[in-house]
Amino acid sequence: MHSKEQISHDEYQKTSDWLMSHTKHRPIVAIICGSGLGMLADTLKCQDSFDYSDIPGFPQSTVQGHAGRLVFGELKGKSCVCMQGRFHMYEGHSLLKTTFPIRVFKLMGVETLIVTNAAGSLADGLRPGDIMIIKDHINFPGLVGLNPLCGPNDEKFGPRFPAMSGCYDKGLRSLVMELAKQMGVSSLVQEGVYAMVGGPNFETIAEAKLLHRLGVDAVGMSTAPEVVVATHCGLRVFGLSLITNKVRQQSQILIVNNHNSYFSALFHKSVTNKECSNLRNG
Ligand SMILES: O=P(O)(O)O[C@@H]1C[C@H](O)[C@@H](CO)O1
Ligand code: HPA
Repeated sequence: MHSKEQISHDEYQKTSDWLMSHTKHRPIVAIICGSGLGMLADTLKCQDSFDYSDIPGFPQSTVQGHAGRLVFGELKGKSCVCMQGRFHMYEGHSLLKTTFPIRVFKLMGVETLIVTNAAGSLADGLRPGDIMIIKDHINFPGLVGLNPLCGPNDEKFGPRFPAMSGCYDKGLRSLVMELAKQMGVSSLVQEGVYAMVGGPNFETIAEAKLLHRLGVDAVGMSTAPEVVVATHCGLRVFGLSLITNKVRQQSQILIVNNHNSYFSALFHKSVTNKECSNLRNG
């Protein structure tokens, strides 16, 4: 089960050095854009962008809706780096490759990681179009030993047995909740528990019922390994799930059959428009 793959500190450092020598930006915040959310990177000012295929050591993104580009720039005056497209275990990447950018960001001087994802809801109050602030996660692959921290530990990054009990920063969670109130969108935003499953298939009815009984509010196929590696190396983490669908817990024909149009419909249009109200009701 355990891979013999190792990535040395030097390899992360080489990628970090290459990036730092190709941009003038010195980001303190890194944002991983989940499915359908890559357009956030397009809003950065004074951009420098790099295709993953041009960055030494970087894995390649294979999922529709993940552009495969690293974008540096300014967001509200803060220097940021955005991943337009992440790496998933189900694409066949090892967990070390999946989380490769996180340690590169650490070496670049990043202090805060913002993770976003698309997720299915198991909670009554979370509807498609809503936003869940991740307060905690259940890392199902991690619980059975599929963890990016398996293998020799590099103390330069962090300890052998890192705590994960406070991995989603409480201060940032409160701040975002407060901002949602100020913006008048607090009815769309709530905190919850995200569970990572391996994918790529969606859940069976029995699996959905199990997740619900375990107290999972939203389920997806990413994020947890990135957060584990980020917490291990001391990054402050904030996470958001954008709810794309209700996970069926009773037999019913599953309407999800086109990953791309599904996410585009939800994110590229306003959550209040007709198409999204159809998704909310669907
Ligand atoms: O990168 P994310 O997690 O947003 O990717 C989406 C959500 C699931 O992980 C997967 C299947 O829908 O794609
Ligand atoms: N299950 C797993 N991953 C997902 C889902 C889902 O229902 N929706 C978006 N990503």
